[in-house]
Amino acid sequence: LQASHQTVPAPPLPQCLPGLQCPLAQLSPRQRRKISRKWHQAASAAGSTVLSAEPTACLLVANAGLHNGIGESNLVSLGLPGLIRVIQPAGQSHCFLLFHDAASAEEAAAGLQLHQLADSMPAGSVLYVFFADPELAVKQVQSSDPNEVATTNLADSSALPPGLSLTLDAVSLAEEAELLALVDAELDSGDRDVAIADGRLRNRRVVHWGHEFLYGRNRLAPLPDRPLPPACATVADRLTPAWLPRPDQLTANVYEPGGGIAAHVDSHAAFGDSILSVSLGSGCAFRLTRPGRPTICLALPPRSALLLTGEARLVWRHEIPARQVDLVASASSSGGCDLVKRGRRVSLTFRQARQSNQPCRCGFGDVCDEDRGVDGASSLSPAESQPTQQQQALDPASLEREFVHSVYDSIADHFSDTRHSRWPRVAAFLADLPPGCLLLDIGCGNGKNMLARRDLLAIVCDRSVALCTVCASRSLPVFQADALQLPLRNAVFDAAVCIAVLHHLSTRERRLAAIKELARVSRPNAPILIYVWAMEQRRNGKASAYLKKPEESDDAGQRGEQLVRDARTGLGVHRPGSEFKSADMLVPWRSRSDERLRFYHLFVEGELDQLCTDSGLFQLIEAYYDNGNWCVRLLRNDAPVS
Ligand SMILES: O=C(O)CCC(=O)C(=O)O
Ligand SMILES: [Fe+2]
Repeated sequence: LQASHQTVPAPPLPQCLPGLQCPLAQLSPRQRRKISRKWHQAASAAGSTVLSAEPTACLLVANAGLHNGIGESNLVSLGLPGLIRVIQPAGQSHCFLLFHDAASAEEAAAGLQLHQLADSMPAGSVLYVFFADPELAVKQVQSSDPNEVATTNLADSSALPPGLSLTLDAVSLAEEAELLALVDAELDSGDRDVAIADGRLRNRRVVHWGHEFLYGRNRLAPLPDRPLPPACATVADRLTPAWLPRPDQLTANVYEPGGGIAAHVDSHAAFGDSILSVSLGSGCAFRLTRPGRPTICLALPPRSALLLTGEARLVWRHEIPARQVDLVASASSSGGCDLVKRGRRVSLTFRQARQSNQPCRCGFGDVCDEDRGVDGASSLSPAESQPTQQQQALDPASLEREFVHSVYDSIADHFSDTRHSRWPRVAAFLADLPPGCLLLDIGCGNGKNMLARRDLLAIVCDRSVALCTVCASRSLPVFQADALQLPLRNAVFDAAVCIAVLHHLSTRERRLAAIKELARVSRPNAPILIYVWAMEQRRNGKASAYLKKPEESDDAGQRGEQLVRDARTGLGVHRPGSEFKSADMLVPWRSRSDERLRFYHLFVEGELDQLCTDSGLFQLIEAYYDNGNWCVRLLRNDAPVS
């Protein structure tokens, strides 16, 4: 198997660990077991060669990653002498601390090993510290996405969109309080329906003055009785003294914590060439994107004012990622970042209504809606139509990275705890395989399917490193791999299963590519079993187990409401336990403390069989419905994979 380089063997645990006053052998067996488990987890998450048995100037600190909510300032506040850099790989539960020399690292470790960061860590959780290779640690952060770290430092203006500027402390605390009270009074006022609940966007409400912006139609409707409130006009006069015409349209966007706005360019047809957005209450990360240019991620602190003119306004898309916590570059010099929890944010966006005798002539054809007409209303209901003001921001690979891979990596332990029982017909398929058969499980999750038949030569893989770690802890031969690119030779396996995987791929091409990849590594005549989630969760009058799950209590607010859309992707967010209404959805995974959205493509009857048949690589033995899933049993034929 060529996969051997991808397996997850951990380096041997060294006999002495940094910061431990006693040799490892003198710790209690429980402590030794815990340290050993952490060592293996860290080795598999960071790469098995990162850990070092010898002292180095670099520490890997487990349980102190961004994923655990530990920011740079939590670590810097400990006053670690000799610390030069903090490296926090995205979404991981470890970080690296780089020191001047190994002695400083060892000294710092004495304070960190098995200690609890007061207030920042849950009870019972402690830090585990290991030496790491500094060069490999630095490479880790380089391969993660630095754009996700928001910054107010616009010093490197060469990468910034022309026409963008950010003013900090643009309004005083007293003004902020006055403006917030003004917006809240509007939201509370019962006399006029100014607070428009925008059905497409989660946790975002809007109030308009001067002109109402009709979302989905890209049209302004004058509000002659609602000029800009004097307190707002005063702020606008101060911050936009040179605007001509004067800002005559104001939208207050009210975001509950975690809310955002999908990537879009403000309508050229409706609005003039300058936009001013003042942040009140809480800050947020603000992304600017343009194809072929590096993404810019700004931190908009409360009371700051963002001005977008020229290219920054006309061509670059802007977006507020919908999430609870932003990564914000720390003010210190050690290169790390902090986690900043979002609160309720109100933005005041000042714009100019475009005069009909001065149409936009920007010439940026792909983003300008001037010639498309301002009233190009779609016949779809708002929940079904893609808002014209917003455009899809995520390509399929990024969608899967954010809404599948990173979710499984962070929910792995909870997910694994809820996955025990083997589905009877999967178990029956496995029971039929002859002993000694070389079997591949693609997307094995916690490996539950492979535990029953230890007489098979079962090899399991998953895209999620964290789930691979669970399998490794169950002594399953596991490697981390992407179903679209298996690091395996052609025609190796006697049998294969792929359970609940293909529905996480976001285009038909990618689902077909995964099926071809499965065929490529299977030998002719290999039996294959595939399960995917079905759109139809009810069959012959019987509801699936998923539909029968008890309703989650916090859903009450959504009941009877139109489909809720995720602002970032434009995809519908599924109400757990309800029927599926569209093929591509985000489905919440809920734990006591968190909600994560996973992308699903729900298959309709016949779709999976068709996909397999279209590949030309299998003989279809049986297609069936099993408790909310569509399933196929196949035999690999001997056609080569193109
Ligand atoms: O909330 C913000 O700062 C941005 C709002 C926005 O982009 C819009 O209303 O078009
Ligand atoms: Fe906007």
